[in-house]
Amino acid sequence: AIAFKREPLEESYEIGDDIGSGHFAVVRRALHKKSGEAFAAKFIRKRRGGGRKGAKAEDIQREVSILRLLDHENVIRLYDVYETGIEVILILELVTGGELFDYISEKDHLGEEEASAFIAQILRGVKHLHDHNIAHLDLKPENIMLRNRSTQSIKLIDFGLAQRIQGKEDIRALMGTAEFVAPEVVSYETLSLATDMWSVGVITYILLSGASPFLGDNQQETYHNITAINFQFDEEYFSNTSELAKDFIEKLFVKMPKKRATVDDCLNHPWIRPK
Ligand SMILES: Cc1ccc2c(c1)c1c3c(c(C)cc1n2CCCN)C(=O)NC3=O
Repeated sequence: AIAFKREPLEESYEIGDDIGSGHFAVVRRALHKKSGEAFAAKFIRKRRGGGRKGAKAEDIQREVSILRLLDHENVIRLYDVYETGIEVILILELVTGGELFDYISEKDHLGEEEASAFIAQILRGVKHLHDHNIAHLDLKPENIMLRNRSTQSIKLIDFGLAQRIQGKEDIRALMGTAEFVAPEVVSYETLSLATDMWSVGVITYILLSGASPFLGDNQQETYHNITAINFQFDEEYFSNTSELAKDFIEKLFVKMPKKRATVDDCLNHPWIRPK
């Protein structure tokens, strides 16, 4: 196991206001006293005794070891890790541009140029993960943050569900968020790097239309739409979307994970290739 700093966090950082929360975690702004630099501090509650609240030590170790492995401009950086009796605190790179989710909501949907530029950034981040045999398994607009408002540079965050895909062990049933998960998640089959690629398809569809391709009136209906690959390019939203963009999405909404486009296929797709 990796040892985490036991000295009091408050000696080195001034903890600021809450900026968000995830499963068993709260994220707060943190100011490094010596350098004056701002960070994001993710406080993860440790599971105590036989309780159910809090994250298991092995899950926290996994998230830390995965983050320590990664080093890419489109992936959030981990700088330090502290530990107290009740929680583990990750000192992470702070991104101030907000969630891609909010950016889309404000604009309803994006033009193809802008959508393609965002997807290219997301693909470069995902390629870094996949080149290290890491699957994020929870890719969705809330976990894609803008570095800052001006550029379209993004950072993938929240590796709480990420897994090393080493082939032998069978990873199943890590439930991400219903409308973004691939058929193999819904039907409890082996997850892989291809599971992330399905989610990239969902994100692309949403960026271009503002609509969610498989979302039903309830979770059951959403799951059925996913396993039945029941989606269409509504003329209402896609009337002036290029065939190339639709082809890009169709190559990701493929049921068989092995037949789905890989991150390299996507980076070489004409809709993405540098114009
Ligand atoms: C300015 C701002 C606002 C909200 C933030 C963040 C930053 C943020 C950050 C991170 C995480 C895991 C969650 C975060 N959240 C929570 C919402 C993310 N879905 C992170 O790792 N760095 C951040 O800046």
